[in-house]
Amino acid sequence: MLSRTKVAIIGSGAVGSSIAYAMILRQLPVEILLNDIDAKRAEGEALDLSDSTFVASTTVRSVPASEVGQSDIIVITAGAKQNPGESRANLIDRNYRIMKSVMGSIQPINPKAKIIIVANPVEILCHIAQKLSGLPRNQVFGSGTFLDSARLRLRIAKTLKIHETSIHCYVIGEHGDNQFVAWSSGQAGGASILSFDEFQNADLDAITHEVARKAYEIIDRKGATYYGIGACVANLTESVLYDSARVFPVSCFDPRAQCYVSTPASLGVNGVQRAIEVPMNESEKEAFNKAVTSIKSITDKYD
Ligand SMILES: NC(=O)C1=CN([C@@H]2O[C@H](COP(=O)(O)OP(=O)(O)OC[C@H]3O[C@@H](n4cnc5c(N)ncnc54)[C@H](O)[C@@H]3O)[C@@H](O)[C@H]2O)C=CC1
Ligand SMILES: CC(=O)C(=O)O
Repeated sequence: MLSRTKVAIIGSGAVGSSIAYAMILRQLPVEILLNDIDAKRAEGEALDLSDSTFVASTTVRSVPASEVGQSDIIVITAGAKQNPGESRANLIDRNYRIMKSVMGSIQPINPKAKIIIVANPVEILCHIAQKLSGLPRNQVFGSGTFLDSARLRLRIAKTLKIHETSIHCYVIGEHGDNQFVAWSSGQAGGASILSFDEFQNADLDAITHEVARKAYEIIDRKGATYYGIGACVANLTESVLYDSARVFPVSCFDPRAQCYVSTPASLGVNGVQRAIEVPMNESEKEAFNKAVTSIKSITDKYD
């Protein structure tokens, strides 16, 4: 049998199992290894997911933590989720403890592994995971503002009646309350988004707020979000798997800011290949600096 790329998912709750399902439906030719501190949960999800693998050449099974470390790609979703109205930043104490325990339980880690952080708060947990894993910074990155940017592109797509894939506009900074939209560089079909009639009198702050609030709205109604992030992480994994160099807004280390921050970057077989400096106007630069200050004020406590 062919040896497949091994993709371990630590945390087989709503987000972990949705990521696995999205990978199967996207027909990624990988072996998914599901892990959870609740081994029975991981076993149940693996059995359930295996009933869908006939659509693909993906395989799935549950594994103990000791089998995770030698995987090619390790996705970490293990962590507490927000209660209604709670911020992502508020999860840090609980999720720091979980991240420390996860990193301890998967040693030794394959020196070529790529670690994708999904648990919140993403930028801070990237910093912690990179330190604890000892892997180079390009090999540890987070799903960042990919989901927020997908929400933004959907909002713009509906307004302009142009498909989301033709819209290039990013939510940047933090996958959290300090996120902002780089409106000044946003384009649809090569034209500035701000040049379209529909955006002449648009309240950009209100749209930015609406996008940032979407997670809260979903959590208020059903307690968690998972389908969107499932699709996002399947895409990130695919770009690493096929060395595609596709650009996604992910949490990656910014040498100028000296911290993990969400910005568009190309992803390939070595993880983050090239981070892109998005042109920003003065107020966007101010918002970026505010996000960096907020991220650093928390990461400093975990050094
Ligand atoms: N980055 C993003 O865009 C998104 C991030 N999230 C985050 O993903 C995380 C997970 O959310 P859900 O799956 O909805 O929660 P969940 O409660 O359904 O699943 C979390 C799972 O982690 C497991 N777990 C806890 N400690 C563990 C450990 N030490 N080792 C292995 N497994 C462990 C739990 O047993 C549970 O099954 C949360 O932090 C949430 O905020 C959720 C949606 C989007
Ligand atoms: C929960 C979360 O981080 C999101 O849906 O954006």
